Amino acid sequence: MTEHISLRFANVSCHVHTISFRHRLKKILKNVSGNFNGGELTAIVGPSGSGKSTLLDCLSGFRRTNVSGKFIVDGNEISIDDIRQMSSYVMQDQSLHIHLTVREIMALSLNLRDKQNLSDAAKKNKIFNVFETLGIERKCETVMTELSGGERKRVQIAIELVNDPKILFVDEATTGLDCVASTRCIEYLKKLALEGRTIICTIHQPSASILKLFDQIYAIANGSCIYQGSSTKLLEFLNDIELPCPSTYNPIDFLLEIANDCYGEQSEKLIQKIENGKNFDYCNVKEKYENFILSEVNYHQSSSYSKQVYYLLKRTFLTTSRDMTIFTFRYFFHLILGLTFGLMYHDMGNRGEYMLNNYKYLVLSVVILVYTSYYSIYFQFLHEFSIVKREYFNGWYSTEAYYTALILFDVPMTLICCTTYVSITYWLTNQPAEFYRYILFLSFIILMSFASQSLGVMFSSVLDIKTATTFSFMFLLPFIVLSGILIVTSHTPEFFKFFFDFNFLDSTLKGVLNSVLGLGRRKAECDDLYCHLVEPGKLLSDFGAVIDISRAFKVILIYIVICQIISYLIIRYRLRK
Ligand SMILES: Nc1ncnc2c1ncn2[C@@H]1O[C@H](COP(=O)(O)OP(=O)(O)OP(=O)(O)O)[C@@H](O)[C@H]1O
Repeated sequence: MTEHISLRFANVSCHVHTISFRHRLKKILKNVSGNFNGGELTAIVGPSGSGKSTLLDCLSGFRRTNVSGKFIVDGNEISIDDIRQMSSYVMQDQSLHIHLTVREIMALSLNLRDKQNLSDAAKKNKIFNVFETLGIERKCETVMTELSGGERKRVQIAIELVNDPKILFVDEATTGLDCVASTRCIEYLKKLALEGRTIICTIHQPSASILKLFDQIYAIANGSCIYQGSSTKLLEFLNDIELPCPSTYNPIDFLLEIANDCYGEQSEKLIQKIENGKNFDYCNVKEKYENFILSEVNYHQSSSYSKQVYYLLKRTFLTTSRDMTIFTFRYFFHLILGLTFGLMYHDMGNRGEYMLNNYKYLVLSVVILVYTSYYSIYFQFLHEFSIVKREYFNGWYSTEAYYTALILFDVPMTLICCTTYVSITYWLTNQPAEFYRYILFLSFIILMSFASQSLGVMFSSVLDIKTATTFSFMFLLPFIVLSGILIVTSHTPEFFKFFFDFNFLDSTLKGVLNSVLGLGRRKAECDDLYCHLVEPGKLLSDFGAVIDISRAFKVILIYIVICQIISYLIIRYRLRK
C-alpha cells in the first residue's frame, strides 16, 4: 500500500419519510461534518439510535436516497460513487454462504474480482497473507457454520480485503463478541490501518482498553457530531466545555452519558464546541499527501463477465452439493408423481372409453408442473438476495453475471425433472408410440417450466420476503383461472378472450392437448358398444382446444423473454438502489 486516503465530509444530512402523522420527515443526520485520516482506525460511537450506522451507510454510498453533503478525498471533491469504488463495506449481521469453507469463500471473492489474471500461486499467497493478518490461517478449511462469532466477523472482513480497498467501513465491529474477542478484532483492524488503509467502524460502548487502540473517535448523538478527535484528547475536550470527567470514569462512557442528557441538556454545548464536526483541534495532526492522484487509486476490480458467471455457477454448485435436500426432494417428487399418475391413468391413453380421463391426466400434468417450476428458484432468490445485495455493493460482480448464473444453474435440473415426469407418464398411460408427439409434449412442458420459473423470479424480485412467501401460491392463480382448464374457451365472454389468448398456461395446455390428441391422431380403441370420444380430435373440438401449435410455442417464448427482461430490470434496479 502506498498512498493513504483521508476522507472528509461536510454538511452531510439524511432524512427519511415516516408514517407518523406528526413527524412525517425524520432527520437522522443533521449537517454533520468530519474527517477520517488515512492509515488510521476511527471509531464512530454514540447512543443507540443516534445515527452511527446511517452515517456509515451514507459515507459508503449504501444509502443514497435523501442524502446530501460534500465528500472530499485528500482535497478533491468526489462523488459518492468514487468512494464506493475505492471502499468496501462490512455490514452488520452480514450473511454468508454457510456451507462453504473459509478458503472457498475467500477464493471465490478473489476470483470474482481478479482482473489481472493472477497465477494460482499469487492467489494462494494473497489469500494466505490476508488470513495471517487477520489470524484465521488455522480456520481456512472450516465451514462457516463452525466458526465463532469473532472468527466469522474476521472472515467477513477478510473477504473484502482481497480487493485491497483503500477505505474499509465496518458496521458493529464488536457486537456480539466478548471482551477478549472484541479486543482481538479491533487489534486486527488496527493492523490493517497501519498497513495504510482508512478504517472506520461503528462500535457500542468500547472499554477503555479497546478505546486506546483507536486513533480517532467520532461521537454522534441524535444525528449531530458531539466529539471528534483522538481518544487521548477527549479528557481535554471535556475540560474545555467545563464538564470534567471523574477520574474513576471511562471518558467515553461519560461522553455518552452527557449525550443521553444524564447531566442535564448539555448536548448543544458539545455540538457547538466541536462545530458539528468542523472543528479538528482535537484530531491527530497528519502530514499531507501531496502526491495523491485520484485517478491512480485502485478502484474496485472485477473479472470478465464470463468468469463471473463461471465462478457464480461454481459457488452455487458447491453449496448445492453440500446440501442436496432440495434437489433430491425435487427430483423424487417428479419421479413419484410420474409413477403415481402413470399408474392412476394406466393404459388409458389409447382407450376411447377413458378419453376424458386421459384429458384430465394431461390437464393435471400441466397444472402440477407449472407450480413445481414456479417454485424452483423462487425461494433460492428470496433467501440469497441479502448476500447478493452486499456482494454487488462491494463490486464482486455485475447484475448481468448474477442473473445469468441464477437462471443457468437451474436449467439442467428443470430438464431432468420434466423429462422424468413426461417419460414415465407417457409410457405408463400408453400414449401413441409416435416420437414426435412425445417430443412436442415434452417441449411444451419444458418451455412452460421456464416461463413459470421466470414468472416466479419476477414476483420474488419485486416483493419483500414476507409478502413473497405468504402470497407466493396466489400469483399463479390468475393464470390458472384464465386458461382453458376451467372453461371451454369459446364459451367465455368476448372480453376474457384476450386474456386466454395471451396466457402462457392456456397456450401450454392447448399445445399439450394438440400434441397428444390432435395432429390427425387416429381413432382410439374401444370395447364398449358406444364410445363418444373414440376420436381424440373430437374431444379437442368439444373443449375448444384446437390451436395452431407454432402460435402456442410463440406465446410461451414471448412470456419467457418478457418475464426474464422484467425480472432482470427489477433486480438491477433493486441492487442499484
Ligand atoms: N429507514 C428508516 N426509516 C425510519 N427511521 C429510520 C430509518 N433508518 C434509520 N432510522 C432511524 O434513524 C435513527 C438512527 O438509526 P441508526 O441505525 O443509524 O442508529 P445507530 O446509532 O446505528 O443505532 P444502533 O447503535 O442501535 O444500531 C434511529 O432512530 C432509527 O430508528
